Amino acid sequence: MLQKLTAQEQAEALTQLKDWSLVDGREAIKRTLIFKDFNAAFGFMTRVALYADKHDHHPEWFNVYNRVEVTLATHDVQGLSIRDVKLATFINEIYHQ
Ligand SMILES: C[C@H](O)[C@H](O)[C@H]1CNC2=NC(N)=NC(=O)C2=N1
Repeated sequence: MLQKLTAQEQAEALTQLKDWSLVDGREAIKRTLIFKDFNAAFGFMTRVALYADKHDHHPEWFNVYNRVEVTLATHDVQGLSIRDVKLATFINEIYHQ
């Protein structure tokens, strides 16, 4: 059963997630990523999309040209879960690759 992270777990997770921050007024985390051009941004989004489809956990995101703004939350628990931490970790790992 997917569990909602406690406030303590959220704080601990954020210390491990470089460049991610809590969304004001919402149990969600966000990060903005900048790429050299749209091609690189969309290639990144494609990799994240394949991960999301495989893990059944999808980002909320916005893209304009070389910028991708990502927000993560687990709708099924109305908050943050381990799936958000894992997806944010994946995103940090592939960014700059
Ligand atoms: C039916 C499907 O498994 C669920 O709707 C999944 C899909 N992707 C999801 N993505 C996110 N971010 N949160 C969810 O709760 C979620 N639930």
